[in-house]
This record gives sequence, C-alpha cells and structure tokens, in this order.
Amino acid sequence: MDANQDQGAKELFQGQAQLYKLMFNHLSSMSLKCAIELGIADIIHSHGRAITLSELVSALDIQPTKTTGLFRLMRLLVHSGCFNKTKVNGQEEAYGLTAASTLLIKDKPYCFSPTVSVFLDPCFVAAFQSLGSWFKGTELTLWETVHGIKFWEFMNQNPGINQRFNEAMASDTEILTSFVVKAACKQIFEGLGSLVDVGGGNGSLSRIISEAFPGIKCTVLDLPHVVANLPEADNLKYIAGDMFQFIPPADAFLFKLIFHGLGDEDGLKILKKRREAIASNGKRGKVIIIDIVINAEEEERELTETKFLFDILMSVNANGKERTESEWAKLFSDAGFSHYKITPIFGMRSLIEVYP
Ligand SMILES: C[S@@+](CC[C@H](N)C(=O)[O-])C[C@H]1O[C@@H](n2cnc3c(N)ncnc32)[C@H](O)[C@@H]1O
Ligand SMILES: O=c1cc(-c2ccc(O)cc2)oc2c(O)c(O)ccc12
Repeated sequence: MDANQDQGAKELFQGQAQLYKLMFNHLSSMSLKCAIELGIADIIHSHGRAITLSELVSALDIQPTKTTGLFRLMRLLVHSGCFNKTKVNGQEEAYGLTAASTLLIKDKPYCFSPTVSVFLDPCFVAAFQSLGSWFKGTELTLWETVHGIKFWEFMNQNPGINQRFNEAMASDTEILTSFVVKAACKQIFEGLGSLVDVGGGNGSLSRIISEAFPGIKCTVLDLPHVVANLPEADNLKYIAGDMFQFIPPADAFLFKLIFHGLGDEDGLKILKKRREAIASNGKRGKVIIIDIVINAEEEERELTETKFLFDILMSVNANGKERTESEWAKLFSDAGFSHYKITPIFGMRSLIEVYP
C-alpha cells in the first residue's frame, strides 16, 4: 500500500468507527438507565468505599451467570466517566463514584435520576424513530405528529408522566439554585418587592427564593394541571393560567427554561407584553431569564454538543430553540428592551437580566 492508499484506508476506518459510535450512542443512554434501575450508585454509596464486581453481584442479588454481563456494563460506564475504577486490597479492581454518578444517588439533595428516567421514557425516546419522516411531513411538531396532541396537552392528559416531568424540573432547580440564589447571583433578587415565576412548574425555584428573601412576594404562574393543590406560604402563591393570556404585575418576571420551549414569534409576544408591563410600572422592573446560551466559539466542544442536543429536543417537542447570544440580543431589542446582562452559570445555563 502506498502512502495515499494508507491515508485513504485510515480515513475510511475512522469514518466507519465514528458512524458506529453515533449509531450505538443509544446503548450508552440505555446502560445509564439500567444503572439507575439497578440502583448501582446507591449500592456503591451505601457500601462506603469502591465495590468489587463480586460484591456488586451479591448486593444486586442477581444470578452469577450475569456476572460477565455486569462486568461489561460497568466497563462501558467507567469508560464514559459515569463510574471510576480503582484497586482495593492492593490488586482487586473495584468501582467507585464519579461526579456524574454521585448525582444518581437517591435521597441526596441533587438527585438527577428522575430526570434521566423521564427523558429516557419511551414517550420521549420512541418519537425520534419518526424524525426522518417528520422532516418531510407537516408543520406540526414531531411530538404532535407522533402523539396526536401538543406537548403540554399530553402532560395534562398523562398525570404520571406530568408528575415525573415536574419532578425532573424541580431536581434541575435544586442543582442550579445552590449557586443562583444562595451564592454568586444573590444580588439579582435583592431589593425586589414582588416576582412572578412564569411557567414556574411546581414552584421549586420560587419556594427557595421566597425562603431566602422573605420580603419578596412570589407568585408562580403555570397551567392548571401543574399548580393544582400545591401548598402556599405567606409570600408564595400559585396562579393557574396561561402565560399568553395573563401575567400578573410584578417588579420582576422570572422565566426559567421557558423561552427555549418557544419559537421567536411566541417568545417575542411574551417579551413585548413584559416590556409594556414594566413601562406601565414607571419603567420599574426587569425580566430574569435562566436558559441556555450557545457559545460555540468559547465553550468546550462537549458542552456545545449537549446544547445542540437540547436544541433538537426543543425543536421537535415544542417548536422551541436554544439561542446564541446574538439571537437572544435580537429578541430583546425587537421586544423594545434597551440592555441585558448575561451571567454564565457553571454547566449548561446562563442567567440573563433584561432591562427596559
Ligand atoms: C420546562 S418547564 C420549566 C418549569 C420551571 N420553570 C423550571 O425550570 O423548573 C416549562 C413550564 O412551562 C409551563 N407552561 C407551558 N406552557 C404554559 C403556558 N401557556 N402558560 C403557563 N405555563 C406554561 C409548563 O407547564 C412547565 O411547567
Ligand atoms: O422535552 C422537554 C424537555 C425539557 C427539559 C429537559 C431537561 C431539563 O433539564 C430541562 C428541560 O424542557 C422542555 C421545555 O422547556 C419545553 O417547553 C418543551 C419540551 C421540553
């Protein structure tokens, strides 16, 4: 083989390996789901130190014939960074927790397992089998094409998945708020008299804000099936309604993970109304957005890829989109706002303050 053929063969096989990886990516997701169903992170956590394969087999109480299957599952999950591998007693290999699997431990403040299991539920995953045909189909979202109803109507009609979705959002909030409310971004809420958490889900973020800032009257606005029968507090109230119809007046309007579920037309409608509301309040007030900002030039490649995955999810489930800073800026100026400030939060999200 000459040098050109050698290079050609190398590229061919690299391309094939890349396609194999993309093709089998769902096996990584399903292995993660399996680890959660088996409670492997909890077992390692209760064990108190790294666990050997034989100890894991016995803790799981599975057939010894499944030992090699478990070894292979753990090998993949170690390779993808979900668990790590160390040596115990000088030579025996044992599995330990990483930053990712620590988030899978149940009953810890930041448990991410409900989020993983709801977004790997067949109702989310199976729709993607039709992605190709959806591109050639109608204007409906992929969700509507597959399930016959819009995303939020599906949640209304399926209380089980609705509850799991809301719990997933609440766990997302728990991870985020330890930084947003209590630490670096505290000044964002200081001095406010009232706040409406628009599409605030079960109010997990507003509850934390209302406890940290007793002087702020917090109101959570969400759809009736989301806010029914939730416990209120002195400075925490719930309103069942549609954000396109009515949002009560306030000093600040908080939108966490709302705009990424909206296209530009609907996003603009909501923002224009907030701009008018702030104007009629003597220009007192601001919009606070917690959402994704894509910054492909400056952030790590893997983080951008995760944001692109979210973008696909939003586009096909709800006609939404993840936005770059210039896309956000256009939305704000089209809605009549004069300036904004973006504070990146560790991980996926940014905090955006928008002023009249
Ligand atoms: C992705 S969730 C975010 C929940 C919450 N902000 C959080 O981050 O945890 C979007 C929320 O918007 C609510 N929502 C969707 N359409 C709405 C509408 N037209 N009016 C009010 N709330 C709506 C949903 O019920 C859901 O709770
Ligand atoms: O289908 C979704 C999923 C999300 C979502 C997933 C995971 C997270 O940690 C946060 C959000 O958000 C959605 C959304 O905001 C929307 O309007 C429609 C669909 C989805």
